Amino acid sequence: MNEQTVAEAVQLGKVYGDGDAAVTALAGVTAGFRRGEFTAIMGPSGSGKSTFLHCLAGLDEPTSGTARIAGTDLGSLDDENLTRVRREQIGFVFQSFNLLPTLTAWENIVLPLSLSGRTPEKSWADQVVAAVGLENRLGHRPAQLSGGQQQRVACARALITRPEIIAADEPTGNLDSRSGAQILGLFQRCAREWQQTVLMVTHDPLAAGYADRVLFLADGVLVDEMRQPTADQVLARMRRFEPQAVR
Ligand SMILES: Nc1ncnc2c1ncn2[C@@H]1O[C@H](COP(=O)(O)OP(=O)(O)OP(=O)(O)O)[C@@H](O)[C@H]1O
Repeated sequence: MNEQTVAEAVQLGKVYGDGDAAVTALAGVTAGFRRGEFTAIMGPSGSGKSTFLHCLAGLDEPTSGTARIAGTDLGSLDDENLTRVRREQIGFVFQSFNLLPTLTAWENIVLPLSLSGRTPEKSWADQVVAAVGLENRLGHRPAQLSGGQQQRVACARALITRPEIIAADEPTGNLDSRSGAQILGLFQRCAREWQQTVLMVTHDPLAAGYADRVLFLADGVLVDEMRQPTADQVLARMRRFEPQAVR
């Protein structure tokens, strides 16, 4: 692993279930992710994208191979240390926002810190809130916010601990294109300005066009990679996988 590699998968494999019911979701994926790099993970439905992200980021346990975060083999950690790596080194963003409905936007944002008894560092918290454009919404509860605003709260919550890695699973899947573009622009800023490593699962070639690099999975294996992608190039590549599904 070179010193710029922040996350690394080596022959990462995952089989769900056993016997006749066994499903091979990942069949040995090897890939490294550098500091400050924004990578989109694409592929047809069921190709293993979410499984890959979840195994690499310690949300799911691989059945073979190795996931390393900042040089640490996640398989060598007990539950407590794995939780610490997830909480301190990775910021998660999901398609469904996952905000706590009884807390205000601000309380949701600082929750990862409150859970470990810490208080936000003011200058960083101010930067994060400004970056997501929520200065005037901090006292609102999720039900009082639009979907795009809720996802920006979720992004701020992911950023508040200043993690080295942002792991996002279909972050724009429930958003209109304008709200989606705000999230994708924020991820570019995370990578370029704050040197975070952004890993994003997406179905959307337009979203992948914001990334520095795209990995293509099919049937649980890495089948292609593209650097400095454009949405059109990604779309053309996806059409080769699923000509009917991508228009
Ligand atoms: N908990 C589970 N139990 C059994 N099989 C699972 C489980 N999670 C995923 N799978 C299977 O593993 C394969 C890969 O799933 P995964 O969700 O990683 O794919 P994906 O590329 O993210 O799909 P999508 O784009 O539809 O979200 C699929 O065949 C899926 O049905």
